[in-house]
Amino acid sequence: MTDFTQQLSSLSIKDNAAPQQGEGAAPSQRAGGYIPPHLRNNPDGVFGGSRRSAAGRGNYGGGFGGERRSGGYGNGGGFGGERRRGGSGFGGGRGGGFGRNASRPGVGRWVDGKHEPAPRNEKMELELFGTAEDSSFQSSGINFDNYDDIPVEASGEGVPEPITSFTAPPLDPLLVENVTLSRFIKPTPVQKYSVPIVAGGRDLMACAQTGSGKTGGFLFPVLSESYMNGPAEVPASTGAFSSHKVYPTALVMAPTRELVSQIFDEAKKFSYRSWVRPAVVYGGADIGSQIRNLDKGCDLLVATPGRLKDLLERGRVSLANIKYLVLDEADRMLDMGFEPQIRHIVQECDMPDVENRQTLMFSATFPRDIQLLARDFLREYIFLSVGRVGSTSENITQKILYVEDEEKKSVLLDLLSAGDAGLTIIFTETKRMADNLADFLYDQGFPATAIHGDRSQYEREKALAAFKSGTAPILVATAVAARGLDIPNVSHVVNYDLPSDIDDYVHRIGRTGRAGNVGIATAFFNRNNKNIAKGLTELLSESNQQMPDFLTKIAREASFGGGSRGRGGSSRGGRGPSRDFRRQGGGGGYGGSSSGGWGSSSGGWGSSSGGYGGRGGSSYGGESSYGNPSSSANSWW
Ligand SMILES: Nc1ncnc2c1ncn2[C@@H]1O[C@H](COP(=O)(O)OP(=O)(O)OP(=O)(O)O)[C@@H](O)[C@H]1O
Repeated sequence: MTDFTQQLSSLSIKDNAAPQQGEGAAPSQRAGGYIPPHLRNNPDGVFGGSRRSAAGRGNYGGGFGGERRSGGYGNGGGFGGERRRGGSGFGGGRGGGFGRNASRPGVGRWVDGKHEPAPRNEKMELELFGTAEDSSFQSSGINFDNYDDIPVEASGEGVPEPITSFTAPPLDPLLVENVTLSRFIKPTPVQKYSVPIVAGGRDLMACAQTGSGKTGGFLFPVLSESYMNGPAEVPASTGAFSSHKVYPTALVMAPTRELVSQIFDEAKKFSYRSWVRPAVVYGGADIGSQIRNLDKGCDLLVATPGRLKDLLERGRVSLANIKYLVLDEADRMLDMGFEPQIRHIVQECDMPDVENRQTLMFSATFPRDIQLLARDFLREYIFLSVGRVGSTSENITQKILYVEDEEKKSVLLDLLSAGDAGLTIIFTETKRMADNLADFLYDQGFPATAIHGDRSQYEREKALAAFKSGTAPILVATAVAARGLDIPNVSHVVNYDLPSDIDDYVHRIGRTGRAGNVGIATAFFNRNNKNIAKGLTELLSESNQQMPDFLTKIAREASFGGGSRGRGGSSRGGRGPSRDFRRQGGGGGYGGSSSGGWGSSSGGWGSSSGGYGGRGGSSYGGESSYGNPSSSANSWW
């Protein structure tokens, strides 16, 4: 990694002088005179083997052919296999449903008000938890202990003391066993706080750096509490006739199918041997097989909003029993594209109201306007920020290079040639560019594949599988891969095109440097990106990164009216000293002290959607094929 950083700094890229308006890059890079190092001794000018058509890209090297075509990642209802219909009831209401699982490996029961975990199963444990030597399972890195030094701020009334270790009590013993099987030694900061907050019946808005264990932050307390308290009874009016309807206790919503699949996989680990059966639904996949899997049992449902809405309309899912509602990537979930769908699911279906459920929101970024909107879904919540809101981990070394658009390909080849053995994700702004660049890299002999919203589910699965396995160690992606994806061994993220929103940048680079591992993030910056310059300078300085002179200069120009800041700077209140907006005097006159009561957040805000012109009243449209909102705002995914 150090070598690579050194090689990067020796590249002849103009990263320390501020080019003037209209000035190009260094002379050596102009007018096609530039020859990337990996081609310099290559008389053919082509690196690697023969050129192949773009069609070959999707199946590079043949190494990842033959994937199962159906079911999605880890889809298939996990290991819950029993039908749960016909007079089922738990704890007296549905007890039969769980009793039937006695013989299923890894599936426990809730009987007569008691949890009966299933016996251990060696084969399943190997499948779910792998071995310490298996690099396809993320292991914590050398800087994991540094998480303890990150300042944590918890605001709201009656914040409980954090836990310091994974012990039972306060956690359920089965959850602790599963955490131990995952080789987690101690909780990350967000986990330390979320466990007692959820156990105390409180709502939570949690903001913690990418890769710092937010998934466990909601799964651990929700599962642990569920193991101790069991499921709720099915409402009497529907119980007897609901043979094809599932009544999950917990609902987790996330914006993309890759992310819900990943959360589902994690849920399978931590619910191993318990009565809780996780299930996953997302758009773009056969709804029939998802319904059949739901019929096998669903106590914790992980879903993209569009597909969930569809299933609610078909009467296949009832939210009447929801005790826990989790919005992962909550700022994205309440952002322009998703908010109408979320509002419909949470407020207009049969989910218990905010007083009668617990709502948990997690993200690495929480713009102020989204915090305001989120109040409609939360009750006297605790706001938790691990580090500064929207900050990046110091485990990620950020490098900003000044690169004109026409030089980007050459510089990228240099970077890739100098790279280490890890996996690289390259972000582009458009789907077309993602395809174009993957083709280009492939032709240059770099095994690349692409993922974006126009690729079919099958293609996306294969691309991701090829990337994870290292068959295609370069993934060219749009923002669809920016959030939440947890892929071990990603050592380099390249922002070939910078996003216009600094929060998107934070999520993108967060695909590396996870769980205390280190990583590198390189961004190609030029004057077209000046709207993000100020946000970038703030971010670099607060995470102790090198600050290129050109960036400071362009940020200063942009601040003095040089260009639109759009969502890139701190104009939307997402950055700057933003923490819990309630502590900044924001919202309804209870600013100042964190202990000031703010009463119920519901009501009082009127139509919070009013500020987002165009969203209110928009039709929900059909199911988006990609688990994305149907809003055209995100069609570039
Ligand atoms: N207590 C722990 N000990 C060791 N590793 C952990 C612990 N908690 C989580 N991890 C691992 O850290 C990695 C990152 O966790 P996770 O995906 O939950 O991060 P995140 O905060 O949700 O990131 P993002 O903001 O990108 O969604 C995962 O591989 C997870 O298995």
